[in-house]
Amino acid sequence: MTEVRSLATESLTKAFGGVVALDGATVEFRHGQVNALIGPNGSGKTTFFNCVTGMIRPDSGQTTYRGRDITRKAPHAIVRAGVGRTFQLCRVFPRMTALDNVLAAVRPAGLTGLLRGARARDEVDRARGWLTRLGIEHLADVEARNMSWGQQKLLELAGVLMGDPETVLLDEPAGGVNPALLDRIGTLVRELNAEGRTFVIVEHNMDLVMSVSDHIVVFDRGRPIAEGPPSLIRSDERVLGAYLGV
Ligand SMILES: Nc1ncnc2c1ncn2[C@@H]1O[C@H](COP(=O)(O)OP(=O)(O)OP(=O)(O)O)[C@@H](O)[C@H]1O
Repeated sequence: MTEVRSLATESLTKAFGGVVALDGATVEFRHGQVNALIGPNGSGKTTFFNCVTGMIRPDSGQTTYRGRDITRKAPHAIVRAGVGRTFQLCRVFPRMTALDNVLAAVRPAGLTGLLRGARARDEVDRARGWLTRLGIEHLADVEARNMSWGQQKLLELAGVLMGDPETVLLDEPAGGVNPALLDRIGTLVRELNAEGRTFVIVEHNMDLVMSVSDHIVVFDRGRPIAEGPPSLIRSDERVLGAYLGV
């Protein structure tokens, strides 16, 4: 039987002063699928991403990736283990071109212009390939700060994909993005998933979540309250209650 376990947590807890952001969250995402993590504002989704990617330390609990403990690992070690991520507030280098941004994802920024030879050429080709795949190849020589918000989000994703992660965590990919780009992101997620990449997507846009996800986990107050396929989640009373307060 194939391994279906992807990123998973056991009793993950994190408090900021008196605010309990994660309250013993036990979650299991599925390998090879498009997973979504949804929930009302402040329900702990970003804190969850930050804990499982090593950006912040949980107070207690455990994180595993495909059965391997990654709880106390540094962010770069978690990336090496196969988990890449984007950020809600989009992290790109504003004064670097799109192409250099993608290259910087796999080599130190200071070396970008210095490296020569076949490997560098190969990397440039791959970087251009990702820009093309994301539909922003025409912006290769444009500085990131001169690109639209949506284009910057695609650029950030190109950088993450340049690291060839087996699993991609997307933090609000639709936030502030126009409908045309939104369609592109949805299509891309499905295509990349069909090629074998696992996704975990934190997102408020329910159209996107419902159209791309195989498996949805719903958070409320720092822990999961429901999980299942879109058809089930859409009509789950606990979910409606958490969102609508009914
Ligand atoms: N660095 C921090 N310091 C203090 N409180 C924090 C910090 N980060 C998050 N919190 C609090 O923890 C709780 C969970 O926040 P978090 O950002 O994880 O939720 P979220 O589900 O991602 O929300 P949103 O959907 O609005 O992005 C909130 O009450 C938030 O105010």
